[in-house]
Amino acid sequence: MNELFARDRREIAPGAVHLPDWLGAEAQRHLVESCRTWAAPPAGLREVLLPGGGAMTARQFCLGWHWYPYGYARTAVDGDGQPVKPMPGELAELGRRAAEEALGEAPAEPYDIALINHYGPGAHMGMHQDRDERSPAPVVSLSLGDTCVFRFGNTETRARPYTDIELRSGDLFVFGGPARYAYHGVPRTDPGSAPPSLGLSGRLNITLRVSGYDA
Ligand SMILES: O=C(O)CCC(=O)C(=O)O
Ligand SMILES: [Fe+2]
Repeated sequence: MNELFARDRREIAPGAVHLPDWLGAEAQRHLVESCRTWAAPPAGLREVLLPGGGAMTARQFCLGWHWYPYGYARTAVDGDGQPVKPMPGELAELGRRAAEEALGEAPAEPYDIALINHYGPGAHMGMHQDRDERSPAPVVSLSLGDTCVFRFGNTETRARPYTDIELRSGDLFVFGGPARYAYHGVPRTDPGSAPPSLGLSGRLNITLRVSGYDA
């Protein structure tokens, strides 16, 4: 890669690790292709309406369990009402391997949720905690396409202290342990910065989670 400085593995906070370039070009292309299939109806890509009346600027779909503000269901209760597609075995395995490589240990329960967000130009995500899962297993985050600024904060407030890092296509970020319930968000993306060979416009983020719910 044409880099002046190598991007090294970095612990952002205890339990929160950034592994740059974790997915190779071929693995990224394969995931983008798969996402195109998974994003189709039923229970496909949708606009997420928030209880306050607004809408999320990133569009989203889910696999395994359907997330809505604020809980999980087996059907797209805030979409077309159809059953959510099953969690693909390859994503469950990717989550397990990511947690193991980032934190040295994979959770006992399988990764059974994938939440996939697409960020077009101007899309962002406000500071929030991922806390609708019953399991405290680490959250695994994979980035594809446009580069973004990812803001990783603290467990107490949406405000400082936080650390801004750049997540690029292929990067892995895992947060578990003492960082599992830290506030985080995406203040901005850099439209047009995706690797041209990926054939993706915008940014895709895949988070893999353990529900802790009975099948
Ligand atoms: O897009 C990202 O990098 C973060 C997504 C996120 O925080 C979420 O889906 O809960
Ligand atoms: Fe999140």
